[in-house]
Amino acid sequence: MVTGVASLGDWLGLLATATFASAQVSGSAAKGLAFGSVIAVRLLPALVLGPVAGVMADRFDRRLTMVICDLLRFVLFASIPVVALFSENAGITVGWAAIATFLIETVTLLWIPAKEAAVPNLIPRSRLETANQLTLITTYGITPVFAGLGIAALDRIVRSGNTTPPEWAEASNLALYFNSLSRLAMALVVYFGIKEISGRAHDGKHTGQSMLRQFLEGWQYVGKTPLVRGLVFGILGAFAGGGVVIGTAQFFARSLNAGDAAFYLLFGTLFVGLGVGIGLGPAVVRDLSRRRWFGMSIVLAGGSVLVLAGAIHLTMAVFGALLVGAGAGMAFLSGVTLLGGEVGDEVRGRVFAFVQTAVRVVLMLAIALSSSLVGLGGSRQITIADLGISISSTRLLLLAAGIFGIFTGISAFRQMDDKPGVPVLADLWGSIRGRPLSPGEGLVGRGTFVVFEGGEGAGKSTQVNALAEALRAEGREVVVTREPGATEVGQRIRSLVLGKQQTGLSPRAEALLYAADRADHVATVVRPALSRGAVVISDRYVDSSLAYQGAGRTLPVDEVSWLSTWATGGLKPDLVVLLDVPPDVGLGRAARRGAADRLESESVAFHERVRYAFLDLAAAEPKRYLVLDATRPAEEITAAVVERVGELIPDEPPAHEIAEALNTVAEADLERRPS
Ligand SMILES: Nc1ncnc2c1ncn2[C@@H]1O[C@H](COP(=O)(O)OP(=O)(O)O)[C@@H](O)[C@H]1O
Ligand SMILES: Cc1cn([C@H]2C[C@H](O)[C@@H](COP(=O)(O)OP(=O)(O)O)O2)c(=O)[nH]c1=O
Repeated sequence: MVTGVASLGDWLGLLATATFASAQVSGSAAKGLAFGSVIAVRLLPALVLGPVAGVMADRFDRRLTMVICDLLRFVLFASIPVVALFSENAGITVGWAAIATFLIETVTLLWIPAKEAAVPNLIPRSRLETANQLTLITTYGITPVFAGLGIAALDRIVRSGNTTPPEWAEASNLALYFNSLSRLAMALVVYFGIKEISGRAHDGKHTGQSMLRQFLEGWQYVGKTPLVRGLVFGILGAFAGGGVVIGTAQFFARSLNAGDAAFYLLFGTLFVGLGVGIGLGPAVVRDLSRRRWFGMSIVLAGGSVLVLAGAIHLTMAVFGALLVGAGAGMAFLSGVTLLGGEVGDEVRGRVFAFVQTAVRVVLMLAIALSSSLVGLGGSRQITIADLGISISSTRLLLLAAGIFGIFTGISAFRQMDDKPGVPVLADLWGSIRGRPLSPGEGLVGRGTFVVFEGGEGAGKSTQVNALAEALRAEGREVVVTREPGATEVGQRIRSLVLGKQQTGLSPRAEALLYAADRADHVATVVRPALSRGAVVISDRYVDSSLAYQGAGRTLPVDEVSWLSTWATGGLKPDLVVLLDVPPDVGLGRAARRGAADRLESESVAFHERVRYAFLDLAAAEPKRYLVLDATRPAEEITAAVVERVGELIPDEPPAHEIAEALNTVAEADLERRPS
């Protein structure tokens, strides 16, 4: 929350200082130059200090670094409007704004790596994408929107009276005061609230190394690791494109014959898009390879800049800006997450410092250059002979940026593609629809599929047989089956995975063998029976793989799940009966039955993990599960199962009952009809 407020302050500050400067001069070229040069000044320190900052963050107490930096920024931000208030000379005002901006940027550069290095240590790895989503949304998605709205609102309030506002209450001044105070708040919270950041600053490893040495090490790492290189290249490309869009937005709005309001609208939309991309992107593309997603997002952003370049009215431009934002947001999220996951702890601090610095340099350079360029050529129009189409330099610049973006995206994609040979669009489409990539096979007929799951000796075989007996007594067709080993191939697989003589089978090979057994089982036994309308009762199914291979062998559960979905063509049971039993009870029962197989002889901890994995699966989808305490007497369990299955199976009334029912309906219909 505090970072959110503080970054809102940052964006207000950037917008305000730049607008402030361009308001001090008149003329399109001069305005462009002023806007551009303030922003350019902000980036100079990055070139000088950036390399040092990452290394410093590894050496000094991170909490104190952050606090001191924020206190400095508190003073500096406030100084800009205060100086303006007391000086009569516009030159001094603009000059101090530039100097203060320079100093603020310097301090920020020291602050960022300290923060970036501290945060991952407070967050578990597996939540990294989600954590990045949250940080990025507050930093780049929501707060700039509030910043834009904030400036507009402040402006409105200040101008609402008929009198001209006092100088200190100008909108951009108020924004700077706000910014200053948000920094003070940040300093206080970090100092008093997050003490644990301090402790992680030193691991004593680098103290003997020179700073230059440490810096070069980080730089070499980026250059030598293809994935990291591709990522950095792509992120920088995306930001260059974004920078051009921001830098030209003011002039672009004018070329649409729309005023300053349109500028803020476009600017706001861009950031809304950023938020949308970061917030919803992962949910849309689901399991798509993050490496591919990264490249595709950049291409999307680049393509959308082309839409902007060709926009003939504001609606089209707003749409383009939204897509530019979404593409850039998704690229940023996937890029940062990939970096976090692929870069080792050792170098992570410096790599992040490198990326942050480079991003700032590229972004601001693009903004500064494009706004100056467009400012110079802004009023010029190139008219293509006889066609009556006029092209402003803004649009040409956008066109170039778009093409550059697409190029960057494609080349990043090529460099880091982890699925060469898989068609891109089919892959994307398959991921959006949800895996498997091959269409799920439809079911004909309306049989009922009941699965029993549970640990060893839970009583699954006992209950499977009892249920089958009860249903057969009602005259239903029942197929009793099991995994592994229901088919001929399955039998051979079963002896491979469960045979005691089979030692050292790797977890992935084991998972694949169970999946192969399942694929054969579903295709040759389960589906045919279901399409006949039979009740199929299976002793174990997909959940066993999730529990034993996933939780037990600690393979990634979503990957095991995907494997099973692929093997079964997406066939899910109508009901899963989970017989829950403490491992010692179940294993005790199984031991009485005879020699233990490969899995039964696993440790108790293994079986504990399996048990809780089953319970978690059931808790996630309570409607599909019936969880029963398997230490209860077998008859009680059977009764509960039979009752639940009874509710599930469609009553299949004999043919003569159907005929009677139809007659009744027909008669009722006749009676109601007026004669
Ligand atoms: N509810 C129960 N209470 C006590 N013993 C049971 C119960 N259900 C089954 N058993 C016994 O436990 C042993 C293992 O049962 P079984 O149905 O083969 O389990 P699973 O197929 O889950 O390994 C068998 O000897 C069986 O008679
Ligand atoms: C179906 C399946 C079973 N298994 C394991 C669980 C069991 O230990 C074993 C199958 O045993 P099972 O046939 O259920 O024997 P029991 O009657 O002893 O319960 O295979 C997996 O690890 N993954 C799977 O996908």
